[in-house]
Amino acid sequence: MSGLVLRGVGAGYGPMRVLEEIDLEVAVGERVGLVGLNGHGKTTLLRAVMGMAGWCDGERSWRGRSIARTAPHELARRGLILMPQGDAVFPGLSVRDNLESGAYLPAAWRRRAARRRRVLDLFPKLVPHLDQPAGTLSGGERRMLSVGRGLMADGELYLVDEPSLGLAPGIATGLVRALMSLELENGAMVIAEQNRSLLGGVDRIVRLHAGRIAEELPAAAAAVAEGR
Ligand SMILES: Nc1ncnc2c1ncn2[C@@H]1O[C@H](COP(=O)(O)OP(=O)(O)OP(=O)(O)O)[C@@H](O)[C@H]1O
Repeated sequence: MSGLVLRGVGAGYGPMRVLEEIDLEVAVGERVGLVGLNGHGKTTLLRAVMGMAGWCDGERSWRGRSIARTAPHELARRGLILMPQGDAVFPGLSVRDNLESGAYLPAAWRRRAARRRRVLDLFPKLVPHLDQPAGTLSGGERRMLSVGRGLMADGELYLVDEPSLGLAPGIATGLVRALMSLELENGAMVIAEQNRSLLGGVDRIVRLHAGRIAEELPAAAAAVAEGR
């Protein structure tokens, strides 16, 4: 089944064009790694899928329905989840409440206990901290919480932006491994990551260069091409 389809997508901010003529398909069930140097447009591409770049044009669809003119909050309702760079957590709320805030749609809210168990299976380090304010967590734990909060939504398409950024290598590896082990069911995942060696679990790697897709590589390229 067709999943995410981008055809001739361009995007930018004000007068600046960042992405040009992006053609990309991500099938249902597929996990795609998005690599490229700083500033070459990875974040902008994830935002463009959600209609959250400054502007974007071209055709975008998810599971056969156009999403080009759909508001970001409506896309979130349809299960398109953007997990932004950094730590999207509420520091004054407990870890438990942060997780629950991710289950903001009625269906996810009804199943929040089961969803929380699933997230805590992926990130068991959060369990002892459930009643603690998120602001007291370490950097690695905050990132786990931020990603875990994204997973509390009833997601189908997960757009994950540089989950390893700023984390110690061992922690980053564990976090990305958890994302790779997530059951996608009817969904898909695009994971932007500068550190290609972390992307061993993806199905395919797409490299962005200067706002264009420079090459598509099999996942095996992850292990050998670090730092390119
Ligand atoms: N909100 C914004 N307003 C104006 N320019 C922006 C904005 N966000 C990004 N840019 C610019 O767009 C270009 C692409 O940035 P983008 O964040 O998409 O790259 P990236 O590959 O994700 O890099 P990084 O890993 O640093 O986030 C850069 O030149 C950046 O300065």
